[in-house]
Amino acid sequence: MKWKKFRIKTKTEAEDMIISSLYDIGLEGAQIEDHVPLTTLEKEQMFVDILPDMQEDDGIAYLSFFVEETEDGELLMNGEVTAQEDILKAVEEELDSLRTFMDIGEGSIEIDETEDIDWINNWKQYFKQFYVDDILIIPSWEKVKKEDEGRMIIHIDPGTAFGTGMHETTQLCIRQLKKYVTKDTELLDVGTGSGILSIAALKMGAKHAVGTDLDTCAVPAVEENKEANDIPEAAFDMMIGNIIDDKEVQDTVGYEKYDIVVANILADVLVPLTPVIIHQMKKGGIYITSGIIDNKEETVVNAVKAAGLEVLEVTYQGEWVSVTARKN
Ligand SMILES: C[S@@+](CC[C@H](N)C(=O)[O-])C[C@H]1O[C@@H](n2cnc3c(N)ncnc32)[C@H](O)[C@@H]1O
Repeated sequence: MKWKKFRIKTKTEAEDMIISSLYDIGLEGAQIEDHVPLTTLEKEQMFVDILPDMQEDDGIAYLSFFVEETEDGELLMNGEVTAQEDILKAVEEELDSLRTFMDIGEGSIEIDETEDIDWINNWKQYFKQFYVDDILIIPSWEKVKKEDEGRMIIHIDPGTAFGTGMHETTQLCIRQLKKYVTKDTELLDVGTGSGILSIAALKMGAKHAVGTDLDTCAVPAVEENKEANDIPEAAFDMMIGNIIDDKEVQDTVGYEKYDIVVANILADVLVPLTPVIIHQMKKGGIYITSGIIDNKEETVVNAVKAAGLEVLEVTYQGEWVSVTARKN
């Protein structure tokens, strides 16, 4: 498969926001370049994992994003043939709206070479079965070994959505869910991706889950993973939209309804999400967040406290943080 590569010249501190904005318009898998060297594994996991914050350097950063190219040299964006100038215009519009509230540096876009790689499926060779404590997480194309039969097993194919379970932040959330899920749990999973956290909670005994995501790729991924895990159709509902500022999504998700809200999203999203999501939670409800790189711990803890929640626990894995709080 061929991919046209584009490079954006920006600043280190704007990387996460640009990646997230590119994601919003369907340009997934953006990569940070010219940075502290990454391991091959880290590079390959970029497609499915959160980009780790890198050490500070000269402040200049380069981001690459890829657009699929057909045999006839046409570009496909969100599955539709799109002129190169329209892709550039869409990206420039995103960069302009970021410019209104942050310094993104030069923000110039250059068109690079076409690469012939199976970018979409490349990561699969690095996704192998593994355990989160006693839970087995296994790609849906791998077989369960005899000795694992009987334990909790989560079958996952994230497709082009996020969430193999390999990322530290997902594992932090799974461990917190294990502490708080009961048979009566009504769960809201903001940024559900592959649906892994809802599926884990349902397997732990939760009554019902609602997942939301901005990324439409989450819909087929959730459907497939529900089926692979024998989750009854009605036990896990999914909706696309931004709960932060879309009243219709908030109304559909419902108010004062959830025993647990889990959100494994970058700190920059958790900050505006938190004061909104408290209205979806029942009194006594638990808020489990992750996606927080260690230097953003205080930012999220402060946002959680400012929203009136009581911080119960902060847990860590590698350079990632999870904050768990309660609505009293
Ligand atoms: C780090 S992934 C987490 C996926 C999965 N829950 C997991 O733990 O592995 C974050 C997800 O949040 C979604 N996302 C980002 N901002 C969002 C928002 N405002 N509302 C809903 N989903 C959002 C992204 O599309 C992505 O699927």
